[in-house]
Amino acid sequence: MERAGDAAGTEHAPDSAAEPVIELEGVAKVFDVRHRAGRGLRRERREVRAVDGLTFTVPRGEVVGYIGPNGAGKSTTIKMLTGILNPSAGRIRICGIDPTRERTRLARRIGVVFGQRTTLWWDLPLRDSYELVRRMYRIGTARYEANLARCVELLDLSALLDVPVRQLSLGQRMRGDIAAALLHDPEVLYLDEPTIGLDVISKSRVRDFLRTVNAERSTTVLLTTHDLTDIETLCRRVMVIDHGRLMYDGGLAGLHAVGESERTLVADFAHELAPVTVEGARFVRAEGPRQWLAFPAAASAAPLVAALAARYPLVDLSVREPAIEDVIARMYGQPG
Ligand SMILES: Nc1ncnc2c1ncn2[C@@H]1O[C@H](COP(=O)(O)OP(=O)(O)OP(=O)(O)O)[C@@H](O)[C@H]1O
Repeated sequence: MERAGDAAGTEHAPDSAAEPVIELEGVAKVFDVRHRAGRGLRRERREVRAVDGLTFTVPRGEVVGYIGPNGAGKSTTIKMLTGILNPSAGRIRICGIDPTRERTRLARRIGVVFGQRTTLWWDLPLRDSYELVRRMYRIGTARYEANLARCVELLDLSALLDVPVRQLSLGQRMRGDIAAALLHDPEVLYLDEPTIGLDVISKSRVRDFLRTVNAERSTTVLLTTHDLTDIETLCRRVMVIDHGRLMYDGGLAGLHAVGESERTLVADFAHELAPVTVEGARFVRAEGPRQWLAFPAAASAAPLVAALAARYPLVDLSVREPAIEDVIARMYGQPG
């Protein structure tokens, strides 16, 4: 396995004493795809190696970002970790359980949220969907009520419980889905793009909730996302996968360092100014009183902000994260 992280020195030090909850050894998934060859009726077989020899472990309580370009093999990995797909080769254990052989037993220990699809019943109010989840998992009444109350409180669901799922906005539905995945107290949570398409407020509510759940219950989380802020706010460790292989396993700062990626400071001044100069950042462009400055993503924005505020009539500012695609492209030495 190539470990781009080794080049920069990974900042993530796996806690070898912690019990591994997710274990993969040499896992591969090959799809047999048939497609029409030429103009005739002849069909050719082609192999797609969606996952190609993955080996890693995740200890209990860790929140790991699992990122990569489109078609990298992220969803295929998650499907194998839930037992929906069987690996073509290798060994998987989740909480010591083989997902292929004991999918039903595993279902009690894991929760899954696919951002693009809902697991809720479209025509039923949220409350009734949760009741069905309770029966499916045979959750005891006291535990169910306590978990539901906690989710309702933290995800602000009380006004939504009697609304049919099809009438919920995307952000409301996502909060509803996340609660449904947690009612049975899973030890492991797989989240596939949980913030996709959500507005800023819904995203931050989902992130706060996941942080709280992880802190309170030591839930192990594997998070697939295209939003770097999800990783930044939730994950100490990030794995990059491409063409089904693990390309990086380490901290986000290490990933930024490998790719020399940059964040952008967007500064609004009281009036139009000549390009400002501040140590540690480079001027990118200006538009009226607004200027864009780039600085290394692994560096802190605080000293730059302090220097700008001391020297210029600063009115407002925000920091923009690089796109995950850009960070990964730079990691491979391509321009972002
Ligand atoms: N059922 C299938 N049959 C054939 N090929 C498949 C199947 N599922 C996935 N693939 C292929 O496997 C590769 C990995 O797909 P996968 O959906 O795991 O990627 P991903 O990293 O989740 O991408 P995205 O970010 O776009 O969701 C792709 O080339 C995809 O076309």
